[in-house]
Amino acid sequence: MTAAAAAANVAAAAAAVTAPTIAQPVPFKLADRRLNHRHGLTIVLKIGTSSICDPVTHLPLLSNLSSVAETIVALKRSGHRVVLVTSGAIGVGLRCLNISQKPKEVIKNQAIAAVGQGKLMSLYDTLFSQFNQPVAQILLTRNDLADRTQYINACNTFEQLLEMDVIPIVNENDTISTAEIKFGDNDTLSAIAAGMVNADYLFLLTDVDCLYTDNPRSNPDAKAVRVVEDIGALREQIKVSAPGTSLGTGGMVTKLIAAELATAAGVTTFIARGSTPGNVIKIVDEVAAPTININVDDIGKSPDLLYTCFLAKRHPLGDRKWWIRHGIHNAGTVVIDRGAARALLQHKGSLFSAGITDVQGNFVAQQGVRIICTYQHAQTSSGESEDAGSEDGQQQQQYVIIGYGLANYSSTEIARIKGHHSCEIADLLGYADAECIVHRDNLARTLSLEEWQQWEDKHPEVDEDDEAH
Ligand SMILES: N[C@@H](CCC(=O)OP(=O)(O)O)C(=O)O
Repeated sequence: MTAAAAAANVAAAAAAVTAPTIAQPVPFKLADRRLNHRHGLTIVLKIGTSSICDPVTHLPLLSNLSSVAETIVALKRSGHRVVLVTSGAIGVGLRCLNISQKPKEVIKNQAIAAVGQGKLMSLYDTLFSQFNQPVAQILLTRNDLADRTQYINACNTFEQLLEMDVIPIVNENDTISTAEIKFGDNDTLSAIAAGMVNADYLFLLTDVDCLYTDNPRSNPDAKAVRVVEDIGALREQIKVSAPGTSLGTGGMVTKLIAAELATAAGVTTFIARGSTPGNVIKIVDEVAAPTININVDDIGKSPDLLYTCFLAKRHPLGDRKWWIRHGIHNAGTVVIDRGAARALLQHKGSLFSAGITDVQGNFVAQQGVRIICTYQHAQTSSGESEDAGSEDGQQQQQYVIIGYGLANYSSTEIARIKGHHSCEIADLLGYADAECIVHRDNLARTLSLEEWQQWEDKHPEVDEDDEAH
């Protein structure tokens, strides 16, 4: 589904619903791997441009940045490990260069970020050095993480820095990031960083207290959402606002995506106000103390302390599958038939060439691909499709995403062997590097078998020959 169609669906759903489903009060236990570490909690804090720079003058919000530093130092003194994901390179760069508005051209923003990033780090270094707290700069692009070895190297560097009591300060490497290799926004980057450090908590600090059922600036009846268990269900029920300032790239849409990503990795995620960073300490106390087992009853106990808590998934994706699903850039799409989709989800096996009907995009072996199943879909009266996505230029052609994986063959090779049995690959290509197109160990499924069955019931197969007559 396109972003515009998604937004339209969310807005339509909001009209019919007054308040979101609040999670059932079931005591929640963090994943075991987190219980075993000998430290306190591992906490990732993401701070957006609106908490760093004045949106008009671009002057740094020094008192706020000082509070962030104080908060992080206090968390560390309580035994927690902290990673800071910060935006602000462009905002600070604009001020240094005396440019009044963020330019539209990517190349100019890359140059401005190159100026601002150094200044931003110097600012953090000055603040943290008041507490004798060493900091480290980590600049990432999606490309850096696409290679498994580099991804693991980056994870190890994070781990080593945390072991050395250093605060890693992370931003996207804007200077070399172009559209294809961008995380896009620092909300997503912070969720990926949280997955990389096996964080317990991710805090997305922003310019509102929490997630609301509607935009609180325009709708006084908007209600605070305190606990979220199912982000998909929540999306159907509330109206999510677009970016709020001229410098930020995020807004609530990207916060929900980040929360989805982080909770899938087992990270409990919070939205809280960035202008009162000290609240992070209160929230950690309210939620985590005296143990790290979250009890939903503890959330929202203090009525004055507003925040939204997204509960981590009870069965998070394993590290490798999570990396395949979220860490790597998808260079292309492999279209499979329903039989292959069913087999992938039922038997949890590998993807073979026989079930492939089409390949889209240009990729080489070992790049990431999206695996989809396409279908004909009757349009609703408004012309919107009900779910999944639609292929460009073909309004009726819809797709459902089955999973993500690393391809064993290039797009050109797959185009030649699609629909053929594995034993024919050597004849067709002159060699056979692998029996399957995506090995089961390199495949992260996005649907369960039950979800697939429900989807099939809703979308019975259309006989295209019958349709044509
Ligand atoms: N990497 C960019 C930040 C991009 C971004 O996501 O900004 P924001 O929506 O304010 O978190 C910068 O440092 O200016």
